[in-house]
Amino acid sequence: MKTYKFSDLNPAEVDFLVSRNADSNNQIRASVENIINEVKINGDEALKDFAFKFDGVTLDELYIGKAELAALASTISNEAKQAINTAYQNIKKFHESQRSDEKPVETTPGVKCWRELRAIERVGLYVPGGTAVLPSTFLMLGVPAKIAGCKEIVVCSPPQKNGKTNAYIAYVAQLLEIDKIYLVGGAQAIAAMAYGTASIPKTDKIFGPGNQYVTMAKTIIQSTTNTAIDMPAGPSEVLVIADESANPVFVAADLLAQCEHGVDSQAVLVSNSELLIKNSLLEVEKQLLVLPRKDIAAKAIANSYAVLVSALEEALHFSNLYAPEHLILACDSWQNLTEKIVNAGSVFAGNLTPESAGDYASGTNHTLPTSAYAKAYSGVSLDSFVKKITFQHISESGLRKLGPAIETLATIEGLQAHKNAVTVRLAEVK
Ligand SMILES: NC(=O)c1ccc[n+]([C@@H]2O[C@H](COP(=O)([O-])OP(=O)(O)OC[C@H]3O[C@@H](n4cnc5c(N)ncnc54)[C@H](O)[C@@H]3O)[C@@H](O)[C@H]2O)c1
Ligand SMILES: N[C@H](CO)Cc1c[nH]c[nH+]1
Ligand SMILES: [Zn+2]
Repeated sequence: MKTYKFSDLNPAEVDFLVSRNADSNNQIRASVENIINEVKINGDEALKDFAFKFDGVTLDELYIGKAELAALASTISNEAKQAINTAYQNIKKFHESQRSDEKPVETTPGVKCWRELRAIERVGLYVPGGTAVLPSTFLMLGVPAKIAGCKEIVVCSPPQKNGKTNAYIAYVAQLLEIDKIYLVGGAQAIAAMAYGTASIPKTDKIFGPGNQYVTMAKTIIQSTTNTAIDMPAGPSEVLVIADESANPVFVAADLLAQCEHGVDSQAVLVSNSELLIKNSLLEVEKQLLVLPRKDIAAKAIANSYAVLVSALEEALHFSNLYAPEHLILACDSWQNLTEKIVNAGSVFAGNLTPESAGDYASGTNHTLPTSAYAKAYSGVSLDSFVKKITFQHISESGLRKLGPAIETLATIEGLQAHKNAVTVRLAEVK
């Protein structure tokens, strides 16, 4: 990992550092467009061909049903069940707390406005399973979908080498009372849930993280179909702001945790202490050697860097420009920093708060915006699964009071029919 001194960087160099793996020659876009087209034209057959091509599996059936899910789920250990149950309960508790109750507002006497929530009816959940199978992601998406009351929940996850889904995914399916997992991964899964095939229903909104193919597919279908997406949630990333109170062993572990997700992940360390940077980077080299996924993590570490700043304010300035998916405040005085955070997906405050807590079990959602999309998007929450429909009711006195303003505004805009819709009513109530 290279170290930069913030005061030595010019604005173009800062811009370069905060930019992510752009698909500069549009190679990923081109192959994803091709995959989407194939699924549109050839449906299930294309899905089976891609399962063979990308996952090395021949599939007769594109899904695993209830009985087989139960059989798979029964094979996991009690320890695993308990850990999944703990995560499930905490995620449920946190997402249930996001239910909000808005009261009607009388904007003008006799003019009442309010909003009512409705669950999105058909949702598609993508559970990654390429380099690592992520049952935790299934919890992060399935729990709020259930709380929201979505009627139809379609789940796609890449087939494993045995042509089935993973046993932990099967256990989560049971917890969530979801009876089917479609064995489809990558861009083809996103296309299937956007267009529908003979086996896979078309959905109204697609949720979930994934690699660059999955994320590109979500961005394309968002603008070419009427299926919405949660957000671009691509390769994992973390930015750690650390001062001299931080422990280099913890910092290195946090940097590596996100780097082991994939070769295109990125970790950034920003500190006002040269010594902390030096010790953390030495520790990264040491911890890397014993990681089972060291080849993946080493590539991501090569794509990562450290920045030496003069003060924590400068660290926050850099972090806000970077807009990380995960921001760790490895500082005892983290309370002084939180109000200066403008752009971040999820924040981990204090030296004893590992990012892995949010990945798995604290209760917050780990499906988060990457590639600086945290400047505009929030992570998945209960809100992501509902629509808020506005209502209004106008009484006779309300129409008398508000009507003239509406008539004038319609006149200003030259829209006579709009004005008439009020005028004809006013004539009745006068
Ligand atoms: N931002 C978040 O909230 C978040 C959360 C969890 C995971 N992640 C990220 O999700 C990603 C998971 O990636 P993954 O690869 O392990 O699993 P994945 O499920 O996203 O992708 C696997 C699929 O990619 C497709 N694929 C592989 N090579 C391809 C190629 N050359 N061309 C076209 N398609 C191809 C295959 O269909 C395969 O099934 C990681 O990058 C991880 O960092 C992000
Ligand atoms: N760190 C990932 C989000 O970028 C989520 C995850 C799942 N499992 C482990 N980690
Ligand atoms: Zn993670």
